[in-house]
Amino acid sequence: MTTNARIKVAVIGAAGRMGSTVCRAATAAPDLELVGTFDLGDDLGDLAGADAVVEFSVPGATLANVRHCIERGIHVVVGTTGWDAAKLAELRDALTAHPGVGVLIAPNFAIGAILMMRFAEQAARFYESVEVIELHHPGKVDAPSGTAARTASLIGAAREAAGLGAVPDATTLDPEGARGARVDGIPVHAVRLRGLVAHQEVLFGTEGEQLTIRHDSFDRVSFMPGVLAGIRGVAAHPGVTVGLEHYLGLD
Ligand SMILES: NC(=O)c1ccc[n+]([C@@H]2O[C@H](COP(=O)([O-])OP(=O)(O)OC[C@H]3O[C@@H](n4cnc5c(N)ncnc54)[C@H](O)[C@@H]3O)[C@@H](O)[C@H]2O)c1
Ligand SMILES: O=C(O)C1=N[C@H](C(=O)O)CCC1
Repeated sequence: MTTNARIKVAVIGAAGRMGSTVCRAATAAPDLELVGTFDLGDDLGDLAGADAVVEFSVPGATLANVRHCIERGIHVVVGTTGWDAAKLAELRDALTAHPGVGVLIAPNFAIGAILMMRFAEQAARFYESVEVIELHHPGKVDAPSGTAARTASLIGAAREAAGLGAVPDATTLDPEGARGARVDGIPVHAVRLRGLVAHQEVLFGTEGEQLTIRHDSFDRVSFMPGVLAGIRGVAAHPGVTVGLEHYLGLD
């Protein structure tokens, strides 16, 4: 009988809320071996012989950390937010010298959040009005959330493809910004509240009806099946993949 070798995993941001949860999940998974843990100030070196690295740090550090991995031919599963078009372009550029390396950028690893984004994209063309409300713990440093930005961008693209114009909004006086941010033309509102983990509502409205799509992560364990699926799948997906849905047959 042959036994498959375990996937060697290292975690960057290992002391954080997500990184520490990933370390516990990787240690408990029979097909994974946690070989290295790194946090702010640590020398990443050759990342302890890892086959794949999981990266949950801060938006300002993630690109440099990912580059460090791919320059050593190591696949990377990235949960850190803040990946705009310019950063993704830099990443794709860095990967041209390492075409066999896989990098997964996942704005949200929770299966329900991935489905919420997909359902919102599908609903978008049927509704004149839409707003995204994301709600998170007050320790979160970035707003809007990566999930909200991605949701708004998917909705914006679906509306454009359907020939819908701007969302209706008569506001002309809003000195304090009470109408929220706009991401690809979609209003996005961020709430920070003690006791929350990660939550989002997408509100759709048209004449005489409303559709609300809501997802709640009550615990960071909700992200772990997706992170483990990312670790198991990343070597088979060379190049940059944005969104875990592409590993789950939801293309
Ligand atoms: N994709 C998802 O499903 C998902 C889920 C939760 C959180 N997130 C994102 O993951 C990121 C981390 O969230 P968190 O709640 O764990 O934050 P956190 O603040 O608890 O943890 C971040 C960790 O990164 C460390 N760090 C900072 N700079 C670093 C550097 N240069 N190199 C290595 N480590 C460094 C910090 O010391 C800290 O331990 C955020 O961007 C958050 O939005 C994504
Ligand atoms: O807790 C966080 O921070 C989260 N960040 C991601 C985001 O910005 O969308 C995913 C949800 C949790």
